[in-house]
Amino acid sequence: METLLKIKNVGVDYDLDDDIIGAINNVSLDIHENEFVCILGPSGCGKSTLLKAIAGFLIPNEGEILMNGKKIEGPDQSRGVVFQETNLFPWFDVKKNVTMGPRLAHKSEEEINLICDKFLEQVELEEYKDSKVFELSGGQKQRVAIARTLANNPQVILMDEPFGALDSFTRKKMQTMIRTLWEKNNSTIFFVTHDIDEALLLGTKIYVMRRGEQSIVKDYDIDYTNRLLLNPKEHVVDEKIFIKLKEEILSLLEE
Ligand SMILES: Nc1ncnc2c1ncn2[C@@H]1O[C@H](COP(=O)(O)OP(=O)(O)OP(=O)(O)O)[C@@H](O)[C@H]1O
Repeated sequence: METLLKIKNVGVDYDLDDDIIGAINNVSLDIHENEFVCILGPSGCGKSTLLKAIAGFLIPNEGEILMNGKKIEGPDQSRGVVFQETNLFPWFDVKKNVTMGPRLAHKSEEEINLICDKFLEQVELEEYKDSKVFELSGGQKQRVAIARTLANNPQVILMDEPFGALDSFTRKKMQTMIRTLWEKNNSTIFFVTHDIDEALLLGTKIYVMRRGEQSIVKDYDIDYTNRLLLNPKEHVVDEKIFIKLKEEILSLLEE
């Protein structure tokens, strides 16, 4: 697999008036095309900070992040971001929200319609095209936000606890949906979560993060993802490998 992102010895400090907070330390990892990378760790260990550095919202104090061999020096369209808060325009309809990027890129009306239909179909919201965003449920809004990001055709999708505010039933549905979208579009996804089950169900690669001199403490390659794709109802959570990994990660995080 081609290396898309190279994170080399990255450290980020926040400079407060009377203190300096070391948010992440010594992070080195490669993200390859078509990987579903989950960053898993407790609150405050620096997951969002790492995502913001990859997005280009902040520049690391130490080390560097390269995308396609080029240093990231600010945000750009090749990295799409989905947050827990959807940041949609509530008074605009779904279509207008989803097609904001293609419009700014001066695509033709025909292309815009094709993009809109394709991604609304993928997130199963075709019939809500003309609905105002404020009329939608939390899960539907998050699906609009995902369609909006996909519509910009990013090379990598950065997701920061995107399902954190959803009830467990909706969350399950969204997890199945994002796994299917990832496969269908050959996407590369960088997904931040503090939920072990979520990471173990979604990731093809999991990095475990903790506060300390070395932010990433362990990484795992996960090989049952393809089985899940074939049968989303399969009860991987009951399998020995799932339980073993979960116990191992829990004890790592409790150390
Ligand atoms: N803008 C900021 N200014 C100062 N300190 C910050 C800022 N953003 C984050 N921090 C601090 O950096 C550390 C890492 O925060 P970060 O939000 O990256 O962690 P996280 O693992 O994503 O947490 P959570 O899961 O709760 O979102 C924390 O101690 C946090 O208080």
